[in-house]
Amino acid sequence: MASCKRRQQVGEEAEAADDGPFSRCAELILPWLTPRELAAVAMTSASLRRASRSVALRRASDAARGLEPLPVPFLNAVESLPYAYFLYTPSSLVLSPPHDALLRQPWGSSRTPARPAAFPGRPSCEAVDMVGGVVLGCDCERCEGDDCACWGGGGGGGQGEEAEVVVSECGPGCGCGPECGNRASQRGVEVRLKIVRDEKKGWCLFADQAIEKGRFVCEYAGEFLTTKEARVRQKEYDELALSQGFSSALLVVREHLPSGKACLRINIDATKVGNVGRFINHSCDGGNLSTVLVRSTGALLPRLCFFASKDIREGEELSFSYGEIRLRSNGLQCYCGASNCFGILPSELT
Ligand SMILES: C[S@@+](CC[C@H](N)C(=O)[O-])C[C@H]1O[C@@H](n2cnc3c(N)ncnc32)[C@H](O)[C@@H]1O
Repeated sequence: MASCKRRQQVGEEAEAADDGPFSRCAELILPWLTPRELAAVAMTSASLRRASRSVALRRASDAARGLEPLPVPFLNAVESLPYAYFLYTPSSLVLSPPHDALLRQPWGSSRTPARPAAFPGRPSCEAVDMVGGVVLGCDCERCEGDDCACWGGGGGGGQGEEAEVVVSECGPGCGCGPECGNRASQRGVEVRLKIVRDEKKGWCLFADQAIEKGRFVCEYAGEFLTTKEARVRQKEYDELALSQGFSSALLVVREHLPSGKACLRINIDATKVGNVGRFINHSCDGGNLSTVLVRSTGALLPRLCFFASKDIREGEELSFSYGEIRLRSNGLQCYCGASNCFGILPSELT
């Protein structure tokens, strides 16, 4: 008995001695692994089990992995799943061709990530910015004071009673800088949010502070898809939803002409690559967020942004309407809890 204990002690001491270079290597590699790979590695030794658990805890502490001004933690009191796995992008991007297997991003490293400054530069925007062509930007060198033409120029949707559907903001084609007041949606997630697990709806995005009506909450970021690709993926996701309860996040947005006829269809898939917006659930009563298409000067594609459509209390779930309910025999059940709940989630017939 005593010798058995001693052997165990010696083993633990040897592992501890190994912890220097060994744990430094683990620290470099583990954040790049998927949850499945992490679990497999954790089976191999006590040290790696400890290291893997630390990575998982750090992942659960910030879904945005340091790419937003504030961390967005996961909270799960209903089951043991600590976090949802996806690649994070603060703004939508075009990934072509999409080589899923090659896409990796470190997440859960012990090194404190360099949080973006108040204006984080939004690196992924560059992927969709149009260089050249006609640029209708402001000519301001600095946007300060009331004289500046950019101030109050339509940024920040949801102001007033009539929610705007499309707004313009200054962008890469403008002469102004980050301090411009007409870039309300370009500073990342500046309100405290948390992602909470619900038995029926899966992950849900909650306000972790009061948010006043009209304030920018977050973008709906993901991969811009062609309609052809969106149709293929939607079919695949629908099948997975039925067979495995898979939760997808492919949103189709239409930008309408004043005549009401659709003029531009935008497909954003946040299922594999997305941001915190991918955790916002549907509510049949329209929820507390309005969706606004923000066009930034010099950018080819608009961004889909969420603004508070009413005053939101701390601890309230954030939601919006996914769109028109279209009856489908295999439509997913809706658990929004609104008094006018239709019972079935709206789905895009692509
Ligand atoms: C954009 S994701 C929202 C986040 C999602 N709950 C998750 O766990 O990742 C859309 C998916 O969430 C679920 N969902 C959204 N709103 C729901 C609702 N009102 N009732 C039930 N499920 C909902 C559906 O599975 C839907 O396909």
